[in-house]
Amino acid sequence: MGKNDGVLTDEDVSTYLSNLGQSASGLEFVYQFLSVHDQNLKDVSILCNYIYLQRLELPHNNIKDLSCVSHMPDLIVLDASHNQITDFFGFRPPKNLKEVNLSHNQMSVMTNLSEYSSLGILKLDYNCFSEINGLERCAALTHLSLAHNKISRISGLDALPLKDLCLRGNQIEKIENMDTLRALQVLDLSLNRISSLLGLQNLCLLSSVNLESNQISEIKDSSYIQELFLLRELNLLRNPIEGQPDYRLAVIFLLQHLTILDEVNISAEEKVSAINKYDSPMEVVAARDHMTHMVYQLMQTQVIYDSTLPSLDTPYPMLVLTGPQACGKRELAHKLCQDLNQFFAYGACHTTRGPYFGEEDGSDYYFVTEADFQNMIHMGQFIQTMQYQGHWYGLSRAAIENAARQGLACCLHMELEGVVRMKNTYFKPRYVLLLPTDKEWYAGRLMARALYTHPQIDVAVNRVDTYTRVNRERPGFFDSVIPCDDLVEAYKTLRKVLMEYLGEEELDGGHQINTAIPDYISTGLQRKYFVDVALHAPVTRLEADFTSPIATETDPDHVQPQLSSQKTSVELASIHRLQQRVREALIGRSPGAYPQPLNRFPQTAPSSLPSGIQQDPAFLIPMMPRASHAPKHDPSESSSFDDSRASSGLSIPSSAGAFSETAGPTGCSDVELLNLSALGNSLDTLKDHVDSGHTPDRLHPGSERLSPAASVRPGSNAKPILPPIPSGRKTPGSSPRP
Ligand SMILES: Nc1ncnc2c1ncn2[C@@H]1O[C@H](COP(=O)(O)OP(=O)(O)OP(=O)(O)O)[C@@H](O)[C@H]1O
Repeated sequence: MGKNDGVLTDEDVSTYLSNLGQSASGLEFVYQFLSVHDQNLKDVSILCNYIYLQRLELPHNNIKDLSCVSHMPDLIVLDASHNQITDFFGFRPPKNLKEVNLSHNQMSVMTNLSEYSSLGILKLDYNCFSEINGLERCAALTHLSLAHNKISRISGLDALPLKDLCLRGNQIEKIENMDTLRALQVLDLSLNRISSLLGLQNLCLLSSVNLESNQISEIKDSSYIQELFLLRELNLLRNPIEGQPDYRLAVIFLLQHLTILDEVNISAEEKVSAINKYDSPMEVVAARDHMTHMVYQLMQTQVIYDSTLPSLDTPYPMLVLTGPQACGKRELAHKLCQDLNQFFAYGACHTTRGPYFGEEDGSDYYFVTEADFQNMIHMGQFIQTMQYQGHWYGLSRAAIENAARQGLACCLHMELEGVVRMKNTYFKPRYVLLLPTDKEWYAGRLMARALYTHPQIDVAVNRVDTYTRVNRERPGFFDSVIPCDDLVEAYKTLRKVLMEYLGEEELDGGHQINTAIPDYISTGLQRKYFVDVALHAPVTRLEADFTSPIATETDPDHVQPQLSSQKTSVELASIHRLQQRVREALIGRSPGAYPQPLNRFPQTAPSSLPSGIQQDPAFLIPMMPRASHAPKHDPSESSSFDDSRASSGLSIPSSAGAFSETAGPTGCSDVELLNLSALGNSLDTLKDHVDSGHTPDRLHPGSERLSPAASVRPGSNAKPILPPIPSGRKTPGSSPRP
């Protein structure tokens, strides 16, 4: 044994040989492995005779010379770590040498390894290398470790098929010359002097990066590795970046595919918090906004407002026009409030932006300073607020009260985020989306205003897609969608939609309002059903393509099979409810069996509601309910009413619109109407009763028509009169500043 003199002898070798097997040529049986650890060996020249060795392990000795390896052509694995070798690869290359560990030696210069074509794993940690070279032709090298050397620059690795590279504990200041390492998956650059992640951006297969104990200080540096979608593990421990506020959440947000950061698993809660903090979904921001205003409101003296719910099922009526900036919603809101001033008053929001040329305080907005705006928040004066393009916008309760006090519905315009916030409140407005379908036209319109910068225009134009997406993905979010490329057409459509919401019929070119209620009983439900189907059936298609014309007629042949199809339990329940209502009406118990549903206005279907609930008429709340003694419709006009509804295919009901309009003049959902139609003879019998005037609700044609001024106050079925506005739309000065 060479314990004393450090010389390896045949006797020692015979002790440490193992793995008897076939030689590489397959002609002999030989011992393939030799492993001699910790024996203070200095001289292993005896191994020149062991030419069949395939694996040689001589770690933790004092070996300086490894030339014996030149005689082992079949050697595959060599471990000579923890020795005193100074000569880099001082042996002739065994042609199948795949794995070499020469760590913890005293080598300082790397020489050309191009003849080691099979070399796959090379470990050279704890040596004295100051430069990487000689590896250019190592076409099989997948793992290279040069930890704890004196390397100050990454070089000499071009196009190597490396998957795992360790350069830990060197003097590297910059990540460079790595662009061609396209196969790299694991990179250890810890304990260096690196100050930026720049240089990693092209290493698409990276899954783990260790940069512990470097000089990285900027969170924004994470953006360099943001596109590395396979990156799961990142270690930035002991970098100055750790001191940045919310460092961990910020990095988790920027690198959302990470699963381990700084050796700690990233929890789902952390991911959600990060997203909520840095890119809050609209709902989260809306919830926060709502919470803020609720809390501040509750801190004030509680009073009853005109806009407080008149009753549980009759919310104060409001109309919200939404759409991207400058799509025309403000103009349309003003026009509407002038045109239908017996119904609507414009609700001016507060804003911190300065007035544009011609804008008057109180007319379009109340222009306030940032400090005043914040003060209003703290005084609990806002229903909702939002920041848009650096300015605050807020809807004050007083703005709504202004309209409510006059007995008018409040007409507002706001961005999508504002709508999400409104949906958290107990107000139940109708939401009409005004959507530019031609982006070029829309961009031109923005530019023509000469008010916006190019980035602002880009933001606004891009938001068209957001609106379209929300309308497509969240059925029921908007009650109606109206293309607004042509504002004149858009207004006509909007007016029609509103007439439907109001349950009003337009006469005389849309300038008079006929408040008479059509009598669907005498005109026949079947026909109404077809019209309803025509209006609502294409909803799914419309959501995808809102520019397409809507069919206003539905082929009865197509509908009929649906009528006779098997009923579900929901449909049966619906039939039962309808029968019940009709019976009650006939015996005079329920005055609302006909007029009540007629006056029902579809409720904005909150997207969170299950569709079953949305469809159930029991959940539909009127926007502008009438008094139970509201006028009845002249039967002779029913067909024009139907036609008007049918032609309102110009407007594009969103899914909620579908539901809402589905709850048509009879207050029935499509399902109910369908079922009702399917009732066949029994229904006809009931209808005959009604036609013959047996219902207590039936009034004589002509005797019921009211003037607009005599229509019902919106939001209340207790107050029958909607007070007229003497001088048209209110001027800014005429109402107190909220
Ligand atoms: N309280 C609010 N909540 C949410 N959005 C609001 C609110 N008030 C106004 N907005 C919206 O903020 C956006 C910016 O309004 P602003 O009036 O400054 O822009 P504009 O260029 O005049 O566009 P527009 O003609 O659409 O009003 C508009 O889309 C407007 O509808």
